[in-house]
Amino acid sequence: MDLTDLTLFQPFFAQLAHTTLAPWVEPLAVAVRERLAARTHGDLMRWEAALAALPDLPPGRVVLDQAAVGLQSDQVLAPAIATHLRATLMQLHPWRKGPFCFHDLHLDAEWRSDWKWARLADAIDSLTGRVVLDVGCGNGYYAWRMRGAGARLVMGIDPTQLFVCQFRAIQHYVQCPEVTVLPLGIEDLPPSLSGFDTVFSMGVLSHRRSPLDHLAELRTLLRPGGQLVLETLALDCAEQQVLVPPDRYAQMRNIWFIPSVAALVVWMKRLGFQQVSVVDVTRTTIAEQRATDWMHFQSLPDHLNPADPSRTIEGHPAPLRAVVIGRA
Ligand SMILES: Nc1ncnc2c1ncn2[C@@H]1O[C@H](C[S@+](CC[C@H]([NH3+])C(=O)[O-])CC(=O)[O-])[C@@H](O)[C@H]1O
Repeated sequence: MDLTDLTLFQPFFAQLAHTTLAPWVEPLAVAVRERLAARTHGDLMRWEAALAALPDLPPGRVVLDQAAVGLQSDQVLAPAIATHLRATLMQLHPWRKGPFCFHDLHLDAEWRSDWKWARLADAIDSLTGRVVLDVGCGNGYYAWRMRGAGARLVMGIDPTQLFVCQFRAIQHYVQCPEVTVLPLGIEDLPPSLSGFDTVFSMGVLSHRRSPLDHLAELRTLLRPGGQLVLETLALDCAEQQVLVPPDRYAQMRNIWFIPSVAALVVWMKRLGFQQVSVVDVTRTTIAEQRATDWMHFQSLPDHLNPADPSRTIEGHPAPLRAVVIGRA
């Protein structure tokens, strides 16, 4: 499988061509081509070799509406196939988002991403029949859940090519042309792109150096009346406050702005979102984010102060995440 081969994305583009977003099919294809021409990761060929080596599996039920996305059945995979599948998927380590399942092989990722989905799924506009954009979608775990919740089409974008390869591994077995992950950052999208029914930005805002511009960009991507689902690191305080960590935050180098929930609401209203509401505020626990067999690196338990887990090891408030929705 060659990620730079645009025919990989054609089945999705063919579906998009039947929507009001049809005028952007060609500009999106050009954006993917230009992004991949400009930079491919040094490990891309190794990841592509892993994708090419994925074993055939017995048929199963495609499951997109339960915690573990993938192929389900009562079958126990033959030991040789299970070993081969595990080793091949491990070539795409670290698996940060999940869980996924391949018959009886369970891929337990660093994050219990299903928990976040459960916190927001019933609070947002129904996705049935909607054309959805997921900005910074990672390996596409949520894109599958959005399709499982009835979305007509889901376009994820993420510039991290490993995550795009992880998506292709799942797509290899799920075979659903209505869902894709394009190897793009938000800055690579055609400037006039607009018309999505729902746009998700989850875990991205605090990585942006210009968070208000990020919110404004998200608004232009929506059709009038479309819904933004914003999930981000936040501070638990009633006043408008913003933490700009002087250095790392929970060991992450690229955290710029962590607003209070109150500040987030004001930012969204100032940028013209209507019916802004906070649907969830939850502290991230070490049960939700932790190292597993599929993610061997350090994780949240290593990034909290052992003497006071309400603080990061740098002394900041420990991670708390808010989900805020609003309409364009
Ligand atoms: N310029 C960019 N444009 C778009 N995406 C970007 C950019 N730069 C980095 N990313 C991507 O943004 C994602 C942030 S993670 C959230 C994943 C998922 N949404 C989740 O909610 O679990 C953070 C977290 O785990 O909280 C990564 O996949 C990056 O590659």
